[in-house]
Amino acid sequence: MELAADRLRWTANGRAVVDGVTFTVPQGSFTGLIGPNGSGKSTVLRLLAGVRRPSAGRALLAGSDLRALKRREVARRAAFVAQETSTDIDMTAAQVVMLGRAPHYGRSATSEGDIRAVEEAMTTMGVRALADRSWSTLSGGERQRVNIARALAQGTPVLLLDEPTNHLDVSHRLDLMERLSGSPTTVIAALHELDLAARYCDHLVLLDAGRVVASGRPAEVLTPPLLEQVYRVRGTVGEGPDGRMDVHLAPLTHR
Ligand SMILES: Nc1ncnc2c1ncn2[C@@H]1O[C@H](COP(=O)(O)OP(=O)(O)OP(=O)(O)O)[C@@H](O)[C@H]1O
Repeated sequence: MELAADRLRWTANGRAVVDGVTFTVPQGSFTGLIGPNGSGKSTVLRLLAGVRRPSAGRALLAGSDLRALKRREVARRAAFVAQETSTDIDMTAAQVVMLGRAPHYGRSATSEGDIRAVEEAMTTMGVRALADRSWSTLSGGERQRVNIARALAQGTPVLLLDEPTNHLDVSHRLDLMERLSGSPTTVIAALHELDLAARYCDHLVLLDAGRVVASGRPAEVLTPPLLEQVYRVRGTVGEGPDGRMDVHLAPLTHR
């Protein structure tokens, strides 16, 4: 299922936080949303997830304006993992993952299918052993993996992830990125690690000050001039030993 931003604008206190943001996340692709702190990544994801309403422009899910869809219809098509989660939820990890099934079971009891989906998602994210643990006792990385399991259990054709590698150790980071890049699901993720974005994403959208400054294949977006212009860093881009794209970053040196 395709996802698209069409001239999205969102203002706060009279200031445009994102403005004129247009891009398409093709069906089945893994698109990385990159840009410095405060460039508008979370805001764009929230607009695309229907958590925020645009001041102008449209968020499109399979060509339909999100505003024309009911909440439940959106939740059956797209799952969203926000950047920050509350720590004081009085639930077990398994109950949190079961929340992902709510758009499917509605008011009726959970089915065998719901239980199976929860178990599968927890296995995928390596958190089955934490099923009965209280959410508030989980570590940051455990909580992040449980939260992603909740989104997977939702069983949607589209996933929107805000910094999904946050708190994850290096092996869980690589494992998650491998899974996302190999999955048929349409994925858009806000990412800070440009090396992971370069290696695993099919497309990148680079934001700066609420606007798209570049979009396309990683090699088209992660160019030394753009890295210097947007991030104020020196980037060296090449091919790694495994044939995938490699990015090395260093501070700008004064000449
Ligand atoms: N509700 C709000 N009211 C006022 N300003 C806001 C609001 N939400 C976001 N902003 C501002 O909009 C800008 C973009 O924020 P956003 O969280 O989308 O950026 P981001 O690219 O996700 O940043 P980060 O990499 O730090 O997570 C920031 O300057 C932020 O302070």
